[in-house]
Amino acid sequence: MKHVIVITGATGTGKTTVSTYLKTEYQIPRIITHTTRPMRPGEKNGIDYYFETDASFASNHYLESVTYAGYQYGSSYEGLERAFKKSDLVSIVLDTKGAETYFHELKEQAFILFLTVGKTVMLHERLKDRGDQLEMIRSRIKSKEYSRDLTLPEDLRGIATVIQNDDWQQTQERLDEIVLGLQTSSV
Ligand SMILES: Nc1ncnc2c1ncn2[C@@H]1O[C@H](COP(=O)(O)OP(=O)(O)OP(=O)(O)O)[C@@H](O)[C@H]1O
Ligand SMILES: Nc1nc2c(ncn2[C@@H]2O[C@H](COP(=O)(O)O)[C@@H](O)[C@H]2O)c(=O)[nH]1
Repeated sequence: MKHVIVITGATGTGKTTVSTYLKTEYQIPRIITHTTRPMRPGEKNGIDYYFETDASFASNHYLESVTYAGYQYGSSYEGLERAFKKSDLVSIVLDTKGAETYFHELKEQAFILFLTVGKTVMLHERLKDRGDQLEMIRSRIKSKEYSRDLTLPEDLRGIATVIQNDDWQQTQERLDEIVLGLQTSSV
């Protein structure tokens, strides 16, 4: 069976880092989503996101879309199909609202991975170290989406696999176990 590893959790918990590890280590492609937020230094259109204007964002057809900290984000069926053409195991990085939608739409095809950290103060530090602008960090940390995504939504409890991503070495070991399990279950 084809599976999507849905990587979710609060900003800075390491979702993109996990998705990059899955791609580099296991050739698991990431579904590229769409956003209206400005590019961060080093980001590339079509690689990190499809960067959209409000008008171009509205012209796409989405499986799900959300507003996160004032910007729009959305993922399409076409993106999912494109990734499934490359591999039976793919990943996507979503906020918790998107993760809930994926779980309800894709059912057992969605493997939900919820990332946390031991101390939320670490998130601010990580965003600063990533090079995010201070103003952007402040408005993000004040957003209701930030507070919401710190906690696993009720309907994903007992469903999601939770990783506390404090120690990258330990996280890698958990990811290796998870990928092995998914690869074994799909043969
Ligand atoms: N275990 C870890 N220990 C220390 N730093 C980490 C760890 N995991 C990720 N990071 C770093 O934290 C920063 C944020 O990680 P990342 O961009 O993957 O988070 P994210 O959850 O995708 O954030 P956002 O939702 O804002 O896009 C990056 O600079 C990354 O290198
Ligand atoms: N529900 C969706 N959430 C998405 C999508 N693409 C990204 N995201 C999530 O948005 C926030 C902010 O992302 P950032 O890159 O600006 O830091 C984060 O939680 C992402 O996981 C999407 O298509 N749908």
